[in-house]
Amino acid sequence: MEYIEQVLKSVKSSNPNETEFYQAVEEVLSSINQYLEINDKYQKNSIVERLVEPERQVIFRVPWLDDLGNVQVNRGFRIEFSSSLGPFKGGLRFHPSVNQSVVKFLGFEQVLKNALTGLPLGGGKGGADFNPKDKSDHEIMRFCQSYMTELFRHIGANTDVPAGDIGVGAREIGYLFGQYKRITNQFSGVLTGKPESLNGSSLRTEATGYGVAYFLSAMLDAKGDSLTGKRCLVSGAGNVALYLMKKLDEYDAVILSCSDSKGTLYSKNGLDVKLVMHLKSERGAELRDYLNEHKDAEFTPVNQYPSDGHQVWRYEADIALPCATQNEITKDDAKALVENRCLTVCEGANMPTTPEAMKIFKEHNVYLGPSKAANAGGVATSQFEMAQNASMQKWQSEQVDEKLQQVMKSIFNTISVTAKQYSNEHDLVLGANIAGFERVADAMLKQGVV
Ligand SMILES: NC(=O)C1=CN([C@@H]2O[C@H](COP(=O)(O)OP(=O)(O)OC[C@H]3O[C@@H](n4cnc5c(N)ncnc54)[C@H](O)[C@@H]3O)[C@@H](O)[C@H]2O)C=CC1
Ligand SMILES: O=C(O)CCC(=O)C(=O)O
Repeated sequence: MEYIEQVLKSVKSSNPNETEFYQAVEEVLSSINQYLEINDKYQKNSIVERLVEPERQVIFRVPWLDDLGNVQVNRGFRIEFSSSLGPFKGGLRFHPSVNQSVVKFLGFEQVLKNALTGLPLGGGKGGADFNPKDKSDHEIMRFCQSYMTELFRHIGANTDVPAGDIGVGAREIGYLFGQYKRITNQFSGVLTGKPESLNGSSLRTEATGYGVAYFLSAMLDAKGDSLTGKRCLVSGAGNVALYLMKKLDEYDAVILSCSDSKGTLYSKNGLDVKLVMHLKSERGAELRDYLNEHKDAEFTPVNQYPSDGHQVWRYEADIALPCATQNEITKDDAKALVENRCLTVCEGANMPTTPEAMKIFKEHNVYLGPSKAANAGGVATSQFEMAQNASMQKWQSEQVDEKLQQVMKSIFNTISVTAKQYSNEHDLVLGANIAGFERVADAMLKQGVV
């Protein structure tokens, strides 16, 4: 352990106050520690020390004009973490909470996630502390244009290929793409998650949520079980949560909840997923409006959440699916889930479980599908978009869906085989960390000291 402790100490001192980044690194390094002891070539070549240091970090000013003609200024980021396996690849997040630590944790996780897909993808992440909520369409467009006016010089179809994340969907990607094309005179695959009319892939919008459902289905299948009739708690009501709910509904699971920054919607009889999707797609509509049509449901506003945690995790269920944001499952949430015998968790959001909650899950042998494996369907489908763009082809949605299912099954198989080899096949967290690390580390070794 001494070696890993030294590396962690150095990560902490060279990245002061970056708590999320440190959390992500600590979680991975503690779980691959024994593996590193058996395979000393990684230590001899300082692979871990290199892996935790991004290849390049760009931080830039994003000035833009609001609708009243006032100049606004935000901070933009693009952290190009690792290109060992392919071009840097990962989403952009527009949210007021975005800072260097958040982007770095997301970038670090992305490197290992992309490695697990088995596809030729490096890892990176970016974003801005811009709040898209309450902004007009024109303000969003002007912000995206200003953001790309700096970002364009750092990205390219074979260099770095951003996509969406929280607050960035097809609309924003469309504006970013338009500005990139205008500056560079190139209609290329420099971004993924593009609207289909701009050469986006079919099913990229649905892919992350569908992928989580396919992964969860593989997890249950391995235990001789299935999703039919399973009571599921979902958090979030954005891109990942909505398409996950849609697919779970097709699998005949019962979706008890979803949530957003205003509160939690719950129905003990199961939510009408079509209505939730409809409300979320309508401008101005809120989750609370669901109660107008279904009196048996309840809505708990955010300020009535328990002090350490979220209402969404306090209901009885079989499976918990966090799909909102990082560290949304606290220690008290984990205790409540375990007390309610909710012993399967599958992570749609990136790093949604706090270290304290993770410890409780481990102690109670909770079957946990880690985000870097379970939510990899989005980035895998982004790679399918890159392949379609590079070959000037358009794949049918059935073909994309089949490939997505294959990749999710293959990720599950890879990490459960790895988990079995180094611990037990139930420990998917360990399996994902070792399998992801091994693929990146071996590619790094072959490239010399770079
Ligand atoms: N969009 C994608 O393809 C992928 C997204 N993810 C992850 O999934 C999670 C959700 O992302 P998307 O659905 O794309 O974003 P989104 O912007 O479409 O939806 C985010 C949802 O989470 C809620 N939320 C966000 N921050 C919150 C906070 N601090 N407290 C409470 N609720 C909050 C929002 O109200 C919204 O319902 C994030 O962790 C993201 O990194 C992971 C893989 C791919
Ligand atoms: O599609 C992509 O390139 C990135 C998706 C993403 O940001 C993620 O997997 O967290």
